[in-house]
Amino acid sequence: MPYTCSATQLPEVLVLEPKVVNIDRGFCFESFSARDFLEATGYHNPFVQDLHTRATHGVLVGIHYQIHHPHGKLVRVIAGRVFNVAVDLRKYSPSFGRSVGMAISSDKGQQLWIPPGFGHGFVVLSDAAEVLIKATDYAYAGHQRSVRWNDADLAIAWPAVGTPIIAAADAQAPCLRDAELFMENRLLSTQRWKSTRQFRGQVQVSNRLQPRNA
Ligand SMILES: Cc1cn([C@H]2C[C@H](O)[C@@H](COP(=O)(O)OP(=O)(O)O[C@H]3O[C@@H](C)C(=O)[C@@H](O)[C@H]3O)O2)c(=O)[nH]c1=O
Repeated sequence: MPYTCSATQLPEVLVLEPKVVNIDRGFCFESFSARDFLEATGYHNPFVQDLHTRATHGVLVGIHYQIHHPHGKLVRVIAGRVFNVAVDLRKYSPSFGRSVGMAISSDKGQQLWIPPGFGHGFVVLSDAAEVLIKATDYAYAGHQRSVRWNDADLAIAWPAVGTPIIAAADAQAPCLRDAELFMENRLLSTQRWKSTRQFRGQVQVSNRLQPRNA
């Protein structure tokens, strides 16, 4: 069951919406399909780790990224409502420093695809929320980095949540201009995930990121 796929203002950051089937005992949907993900993004099942995180209202996390082991992340919310932000941290990118934010709720099954080279943050809008993240690399403590969530250069329009609850490491994170960022050669290893005709010949896509309905 293919996702509905739409690009955001940052065209590599995609919103994927699976078809939810309502049945008499509840609902059912394919929350991940390697075939449909390949068709939507051009990446052939790059994921190696799932992260399940729970947080209460006002918890603000990020902007997180991993230097040397850049993550792509497929983010979904399985309980509550969460405002997610993706920030382009590729120094060489035309959209470097630009961000896109989007509230996701558990009810529609929406997922946000944030490719490697972007940072990710979120704030919890509901009383509590649970977020599931499929990641394209493992977490390496020594490589984890954060850019300051309220950096004026990023000018992220966070929704109001009162006083946000922020980990000390995130509160003290460097601003974009002082942060260690992605240089082109550090992302080259991610090319290995790109696929042309690898999915048992069933799906053929271009080797460029290409939203289905772009
Ligand atoms: C990220 C991560 C954390 N942990 C553990 C380490 C620590 O004790 C605890 C909390 O870790 P953190 O403080 O990094 O959790 P958190 O501040 O929620 O960080 C997360 O932020 C969001 C935006 C992401 O995208 C995630 O990848 C991750 O960076 O969970 C793992 O075991 N595996 C993991 O992959």
